[in-house]
Amino acid sequence: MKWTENAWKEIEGIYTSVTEMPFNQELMSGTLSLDRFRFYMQQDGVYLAEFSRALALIAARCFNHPYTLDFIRFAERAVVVERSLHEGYFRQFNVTGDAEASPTCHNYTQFLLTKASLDQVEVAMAAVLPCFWIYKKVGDHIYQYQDGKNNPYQDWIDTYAGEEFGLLVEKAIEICDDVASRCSDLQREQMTKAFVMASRLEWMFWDSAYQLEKWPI
Ligand SMILES: Cc1ncc(C[n+]2csc(CCO)c2C)c(N)n1
Repeated sequence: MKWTENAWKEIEGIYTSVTEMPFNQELMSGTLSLDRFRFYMQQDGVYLAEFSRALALIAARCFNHPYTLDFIRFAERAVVVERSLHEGYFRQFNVTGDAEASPTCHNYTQFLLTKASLDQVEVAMAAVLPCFWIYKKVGDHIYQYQDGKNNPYQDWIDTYAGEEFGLLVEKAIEICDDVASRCSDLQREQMTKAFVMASRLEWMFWDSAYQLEKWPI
């Protein structure tokens, strides 16, 4: 069995819970409050700045030149394409930049940067995979079940349900399977652990936006 098939089984419950959480249900129906979406967008801006650095670090640490180029493309997309989605919404909903990271956003980005800089590169690749894969699945899920009428969040949905993003996700999955096939059982276990932790943090990221999470002190 491929590593990614096994890894997905481990997070099946988390993924189902992600699709059922109020943030995504309301995003799908278009009823999500602007406050919550604004909070999400602002935190996602902070997230993307750090996430692209993690991807660039992985690119630099790859042993294989095609993979270096793939991760450079992923990092570029995180900055350029996602930024344009953000900028559109920032203008439309009067979101201002320069937010301070929320506790969950801080937790997630620091986890990814630590994995990308200190762990074996294969483990770092597994840690960033949920960001691609869960977003694709959630995008497709919402696209399939929404009624598609006047949803203010349609651009967000179309970005992640789109074909271009799908190809990127397939590539990220393929790379993880290839590197995992040359790892020891112990290394594969570490990859799975990182994949599961990042998936929990994805869940928490949406939840923290719904709760408009604040630092307790
Ligand atoms: C918390 C959070 N997780 C994942 C994504 C989705 N995403 C952001 S950059 C990128 C890869 C681009 O190469 C993907 C899939 C997001 N926006 N916010």
